Parts: sequence; structure tokens; C-alpha cells
Amino acid sequence: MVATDIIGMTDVPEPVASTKADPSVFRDVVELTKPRIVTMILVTTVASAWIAVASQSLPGLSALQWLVLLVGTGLVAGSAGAANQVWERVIDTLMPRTASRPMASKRMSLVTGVGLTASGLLVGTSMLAWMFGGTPAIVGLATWILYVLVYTPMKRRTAWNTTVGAIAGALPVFMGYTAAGGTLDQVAGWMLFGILAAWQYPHFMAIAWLYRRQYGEAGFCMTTTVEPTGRHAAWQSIWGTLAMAASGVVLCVAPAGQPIWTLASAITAVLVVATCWPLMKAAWTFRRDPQDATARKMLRWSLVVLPVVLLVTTLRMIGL
Ligand code: HEM
Ligand SMILES: CC(C)=CCC/C(C)=C/CC/C(C)=C/COP(=O)(O)OP(=O)(O)O
Repeated sequence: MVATDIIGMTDVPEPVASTKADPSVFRDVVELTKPRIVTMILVTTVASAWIAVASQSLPGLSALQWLVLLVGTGLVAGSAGAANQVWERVIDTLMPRTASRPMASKRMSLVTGVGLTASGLLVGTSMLAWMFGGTPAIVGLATWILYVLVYTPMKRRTAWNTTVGAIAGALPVFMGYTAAGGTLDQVAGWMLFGILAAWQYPHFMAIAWLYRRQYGEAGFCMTTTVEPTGRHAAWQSIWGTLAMAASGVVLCVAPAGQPIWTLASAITAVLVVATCWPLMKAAWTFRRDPQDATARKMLRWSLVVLPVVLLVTTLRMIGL
């Protein structure tokens, strides 16, 4: 049996909570890490490192440094995804969306899940500390703690969990930014953080709407379960998209705090707004007509808009 996935692009197997669902151990290990989220986090890490180098006139990273940054960050982020699945192995059985995960379906043992989580965290953090010193490693560890130990239990208590999740999802920009030599007091780094944190509202409000029944039945506290008309979710998406565009514009125009009025800053600022526009339109349409179709459109646009905004801002910084 097949079903359409959340963004309506491909057919995916209907989730089944059975030990026979997926015999591939390798596939389970990958699935445990939430690979699509990790991939997007790595995209943000690369953009952040590049923007730090270009905006602060730093020497670029060597090939080995890029490799260690990507593998180290990927391991820490994958470990966070794994820890979340270990923690939620029982509640994940209550939602068709998550019931076929390796831990929830019991295809993977608790010992293996915990072992993979611990080794990913240890190896990833050590690699970052060895190559780049303490800051990126400490930011990674703090992100891991916030996501696993604060956000994960909060999901069943208050819809404010999304704000904590958005902070955790945005902090990895500082791993790339500081690994490349940037510091935590620079405007460019904080604008990148702003882009990421704000983007997660349209991204997640769409998901929270599409899965509102599953979240509600499993006992999760999301904006769409505590306010089921979708109005709050829509407004959070609209404000999130606006804040994302504003952070992107500031990054293009005033990467060091002081506005620099050049053709490049004006063109890229306009491009940032133009890129965010379809997401804003989708959020507005969702506000007027909160339905699965309008939410799915918003989710799809969120996944397109983030990499494009990062590309535009990176090109601006490297002076193209
Ligand atoms: C409040 C923060 C966030 C929440 C609650 C959240 C939640 C989710 C959930 C539940 C899914 C899975 C949807 C499904 O099962 O089909 C998902 C998909 C995804 N998320 Fe997020 N997310 C957040 C932040 C992030 C961040 C920071 C990134 C990366 C920068 C990210 C990237 C993705 C990607 C690439 C997908 C894959 C979409 C697909 O299924 O094809 N998310 N998110
Ligand atoms: C470097 C490092 C430690 C990075 C970690 C950052 C990270 C994993 C951010 C993810 C953001 C997030 C809240 C995802 C949803 O989890 P969820 O639990 O709501 O999703 P689920 O319901 O599908 O399990």
C-alpha cells in the first residue's frame, strides 16, 4: 500500500508498526538521524561559514576543515535526531507519521539507539573541538541539550515548544559561523540566526496543521491542537516570514551593523524580499483558507525559500 508524503511529491510506503517493515539495518541507522533535517542543517552550516569568511574578511577554510565541519556537525545533529527518537519511542507509536520509525517499531533495540546517539555526540563534538576549538563544539552541545532535554519533553506540555525548537534549529548557524572564525557578537551571525529561527514558523505551522489530528490524538501540544481554527498558526507563519525577510534584508544591507548602500546590497535585498514573497503569499492564503491544500503549499514553499535566501545572502557576502 502507498500513500502520498506530506509535501505531496512522492509515494511513500504506508507506515506499519511491524518488525518486518524494513529489514535494512543501514536504512534504519540513517532514518534514526532524521536525514532530511540534517541535510538542511548542513546547508545552513555551509552558508553560515561562507558568510562569516566573506563578511569578516577571514581566510577561507581548507578542504579538510570543510570536511570536519560537515561530518562533525552532521554527527551532532544526527545524534540529536536519534536521541529524540529514543526518547519518543513510545509516543511515536501513537502517530501513523512516526510509528514505523526504527525505535518506535522496535526494529532497533534501545541499546543500539542509545549507543548510536552517544557515539555520534561524542565523535561529532570531539571533531569540532579538535579542528576549531571550543566554541563550535560548545554551541553544538548546547543545541543538542536544548533540543533533546528541553524541546522534546516540552512538546507534550505547551505550544511554546515551537519557539524552543526554533532556537535549537537556528543555533547550528553559529557552529558554521564560529568554525570559520566569526564571533558570537557579530551582526551577520545574528541575522543568519534570525533568518533560520523565523523561517521555522511557516515551516512548522504548515506541518502542525497537516498533522493536527495525529498530534492531538497522541497528546502533543501544538498551536493547531490548542487553537484548531488555524488562525494562530497562520499569523505565526505570516510574522515568521516577515521576520525572515527582514533579517535577510539587514544581512544584505548592513552585515556589520552600519548600512552600506551599494548596487549589490540593494539588488540582493530586493531578491531576498522577492524570494520570500511566494511564502508570504502562501501564508496569507492559508490565513484566508486554512486547509490541507493551502498548508501543503506553504510547507513546499518553505523548503524552497530557505536555501534560496541563504544562496542570495551568501552571494551578496562573497561580493558577486
Ligand atoms: C520548530 C522547529 C521545527 C519543527 C517542529 C520541525 C518539524 C518537522 C517535522 C515534524 C517534519 C516531518 C514532516 C513529516 O513527517 O513528513 C519536518 C520535515 C522537515 N524539516 Fe523541519 N522542523 C523544524 C525545524 C527544522 C529545521 C531547523 C530544519 C533545517 C534547517 C528543518 C528541515 C526540515 C526538512 C528538510 C524536512 C523534510 C520535509 C520532507 O518531509 O520532505 N526543519 N520538520
Ligand atoms: C547540531 C545540532 C545539535 C542540531 C540539532 C538541531 C535540530 C535537530 C533541530 C531540529 C529542529 C526541530 C525542532 C525538529 C523537529 O523535531 P520534532 O521532535 O518535532 O519532530 P518529530 O515529531 O518528527 O520527531
